[in-house]
Amino acid sequence: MSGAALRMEDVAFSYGDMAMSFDLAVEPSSIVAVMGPSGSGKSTLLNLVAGFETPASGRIMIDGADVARRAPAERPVSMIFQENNLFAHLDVEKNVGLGRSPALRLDAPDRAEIASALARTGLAGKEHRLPAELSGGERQRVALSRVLVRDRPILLLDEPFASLGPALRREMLELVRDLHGERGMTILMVTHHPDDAAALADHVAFIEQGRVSALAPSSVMFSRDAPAAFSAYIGA
Ligand SMILES: Nc1ncnc2c1ncn2[C@@H]1O[C@H](COP(=O)(O)OP(=O)(O)OP(=O)(O)O)[C@@H](O)[C@H]1O
Repeated sequence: MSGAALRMEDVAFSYGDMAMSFDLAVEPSSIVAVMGPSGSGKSTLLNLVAGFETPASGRIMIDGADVARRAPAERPVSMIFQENNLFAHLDVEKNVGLGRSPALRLDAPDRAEIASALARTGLAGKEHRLPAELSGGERQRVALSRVLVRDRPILLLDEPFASLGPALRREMLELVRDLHGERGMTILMVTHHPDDAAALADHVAFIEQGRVSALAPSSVMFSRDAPAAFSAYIGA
């Protein structure tokens, strides 16, 4: 895996009278924190990239190809949500295996890949547990293991650690940072925590009222030179 470039060009989408239009350019292998007020469109932006929503117009370019009208499975993208990433009736190994084969037809190399992903995320020995038999942090480790075996160049994280306590959240962010160091995938991460963004992201995209109102290096966004609206939003 390595990172892909992502460009959203005039990507229009509405929910009722909430009209959104996104423009965004992300360098390959960078980590972008997607921040902004509740209801500003952060999850919608990620859903458009993943293909869970289809824009009315505009282009979503991934490594130069427009994917805006492709089905989610045909996009070079993985996404992790705050919860419900796993199938409750499938054990850990099968939940991860879905990243390899949606029909769970797994050959020996697939099984070796799954075992190695589970070892990497600290889940060795828990292969046959059901999601209900895991902690919240372990369930997100399963989701990260599936990302590893899926091996897509763009990873979308929609507040995946928001319901975990502070220490565990930090530990999970460190795991993401390490996996990024090993694989180099391009990451867009929605977060409400400035500390998480400053620790992990090289850029911050600030979303306001259905638009990317600012995109700048974290070093700028968390300095006196940040746009005033962003500083006000984070309370700086
Ligand atoms: N399925 C839906 N049907 C109708 N409106 C929706 C739907 N999902 C979101 N919206 C509306 O679209 C706008 C953007 O929502 P979105 O979830 O993208 O915001 P967000 O920035 O991720 O918010 P939060 O930080 O609260 O998760 C909001 O006004 C929301 O009410």
